[in-house]
Amino acid sequence: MSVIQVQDLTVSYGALKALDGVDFSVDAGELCGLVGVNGSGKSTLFKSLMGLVSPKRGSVRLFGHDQLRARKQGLITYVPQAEDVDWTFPVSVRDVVMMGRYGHMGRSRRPAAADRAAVDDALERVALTDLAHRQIGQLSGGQKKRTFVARGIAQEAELMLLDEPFAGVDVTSEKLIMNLLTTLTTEGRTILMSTHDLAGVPTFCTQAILLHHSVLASGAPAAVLTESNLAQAFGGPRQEEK
Ligand SMILES: Nc1ncnc2c1ncn2[C@@H]1O[C@H](COP(=O)(O)OP(=O)(O)OP(=O)(O)O)[C@@H](O)[C@H]1O
Repeated sequence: MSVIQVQDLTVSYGALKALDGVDFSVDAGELCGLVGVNGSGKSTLFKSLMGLVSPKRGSVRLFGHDQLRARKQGLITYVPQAEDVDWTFPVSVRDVVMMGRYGHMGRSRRPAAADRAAVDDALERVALTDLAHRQIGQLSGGQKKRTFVARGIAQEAELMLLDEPFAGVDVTSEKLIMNLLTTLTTEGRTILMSTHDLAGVPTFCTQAILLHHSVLASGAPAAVLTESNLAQAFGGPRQEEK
């Protein structure tokens, strides 16, 4: 069974079709790179997978469930683009990572020893133990991303959706995040991440999806990121503008 199964997904903002008949699937344990020009619909796809935007047509199944059920079961975590987060919110790094444990707590939302241990472990894995008590607005771009990755680790999410995890990130954080994502997939988790780092995709990813409102190609990175596919995705005018 595929972890992500998307069929004929079509999303419009008014007259603009951001996604148009998107079809693809991602299997368990894949580290899948989502590639496409600015405005090709990558963020809209993530929001659709999370059920945050309503499709005009088509379906999304995550672990065979609809999005709401998959989210309620704590199977998915989403690391949004930095501009989609309110960084002035008065919460610490540790508070954000603890949010990943809410699904494991009772109604009281009072952390048990196991929750605190999971948070400690997640903070250590992203090397943020020393900054655990810092307010989230006072972090570098890379540290912010690492905080959200840690939330997903603490949650024990089986599927991680990362919208441009390397945007505005220093080299040290980029290396740390990339190695961590690779390790997480070897532990059986599935990752879909959008990236503008075309050169990195064949090195780190086991699957690539080339998006331009619809899926131009999906599969092994070397087969997807061919010169002619890239020219189609990045070179020409938008299909509806031709
Ligand atoms: N809330 C919205 N209302 C109207 N149009 C939107 C909205 N969000 C996105 N769009 C438009 O939908 C299209 C797809 O946008 P989206 O943000 O999904 O692309 P993207 O591939 O993530 O871009 P980037 O790489 O720049 O982040 C763009 O033309 C964008 O302007």
